[in-house]
Amino acid sequence: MTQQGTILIIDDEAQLRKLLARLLTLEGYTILEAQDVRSARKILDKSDIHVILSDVKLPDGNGVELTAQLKSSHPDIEIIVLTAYGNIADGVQAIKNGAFDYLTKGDDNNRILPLVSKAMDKARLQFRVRSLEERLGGKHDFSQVIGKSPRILDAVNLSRKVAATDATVLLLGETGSGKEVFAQAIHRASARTAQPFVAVNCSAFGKEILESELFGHKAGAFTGAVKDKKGFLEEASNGTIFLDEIGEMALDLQAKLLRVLETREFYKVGDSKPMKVDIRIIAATNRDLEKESEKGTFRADLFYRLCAFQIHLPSLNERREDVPLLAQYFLSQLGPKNNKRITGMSGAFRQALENHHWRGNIRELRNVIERAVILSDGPELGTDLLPLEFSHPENDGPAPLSLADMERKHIARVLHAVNGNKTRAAEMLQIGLTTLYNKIKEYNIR
Ligand SMILES: Nc1ncnc2c1ncn2[C@@H]1O[C@H](COP(=O)(O)OP(=O)(O)OP(=O)(O)O)[C@@H](O)[C@H]1O
Repeated sequence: MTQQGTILIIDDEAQLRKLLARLLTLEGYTILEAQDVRSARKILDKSDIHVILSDVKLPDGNGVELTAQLKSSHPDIEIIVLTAYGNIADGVQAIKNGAFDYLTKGDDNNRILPLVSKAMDKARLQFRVRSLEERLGGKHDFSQVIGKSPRILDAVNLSRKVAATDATVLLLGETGSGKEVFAQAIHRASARTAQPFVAVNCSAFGKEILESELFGHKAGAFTGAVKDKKGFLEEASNGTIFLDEIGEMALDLQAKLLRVLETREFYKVGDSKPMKVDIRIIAATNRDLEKESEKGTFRADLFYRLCAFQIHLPSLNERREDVPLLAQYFLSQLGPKNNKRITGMSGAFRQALENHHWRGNIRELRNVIERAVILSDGPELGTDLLPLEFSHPENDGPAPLSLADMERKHIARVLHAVNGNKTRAAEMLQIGLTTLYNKIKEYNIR
């Protein structure tokens, strides 16, 4: 298989096959040829094919029917059907049967090449996703970190290196930039892979609750503590604990966490004996902990412990070249998940994604694609399926807005006004910090 992928051309007209083969070979694809369904099946048994170009009328079958059969036996292969001039009905039926699209014999190269390239992108992503799912049972590892930009590749390289050690890691990046994906990938690439990975969002709990969730408690430690309870640290024993939003942790809890980092020991709430735990710690934040430790809002000693190995995850705005790749990746996942047969995105849709300022990073992109997939009626995603702010970038879109839109925009403005300080934003909004975090997640606000 070459870098570009492998295409099988099924046509009984040798001359047409040769013509297409020559054209596509020049583009760097590997071409295999079959003159009928029987020989095509033989090739499919032996080779990894990404895209098939198939004639409708074949000596021993029909390309439109073959499409339906192949989409159930080889769902990751994308099929383009070659219809006779003027026979749109065949093309339409082929798409209904799961074809990526159809070409009319006689179409020029300007139509053939972009279409084949789109089908190839889609098929290759599907192959990649499938092989990962098979290998990992759906879990994250580095091959599931989509992106080719130098910045993301740097982050992956660093993470791979540190994964082999037991070092504490601090992941830095904006919300939705993939900190949890990286934490999981580091765990999976480490010697602890068969042991638990426990993720804790430190902002999701009030201070007392976080302490007992993290360290566990003894029966009778406080009202309602009827039984001994294991904490997340104990649950993650021999594995990895991922402490997300560590900047939100209260100062006295930070002191207790520092003790874990230094001695691998902690006290359950209400216990006088320390517990030992063998654990790897990965922490993450979207805040500037160095600044906060200078101001005294984050413990400097804990910061120095954590920052020994920092990995900065680029925001999506810093790696715009990855936007189309990620969009295509989500489309190939979310189309089937939502029972939609969507073959691609219009050029304008793609452009709008590339121009957008992504405050919620990859999470926002994923949600934009999912929304578009759910709303779409046709085979291609167009700009009409994009949310309002795409046409009104500065959040000043005219009415009508739903109540949810208003809430989202208001929260985003307040956050902007306080430079992203969530504690202050929650105060201004007069809501709890946890509620604010839930809303930020729900609305993809950064
Ligand atoms: N490189 C990537 N390739 C593919 N999907 C990704 C990648 N990075 C993140 N995602 C997806 O984006 C979403 C957000 O990722 P994740 O939860 O890891 O971000 P985060 O930085 O931990 O966010 P938060 O700070 O809000 O906790 C998830 O759906 C995740 O699967």
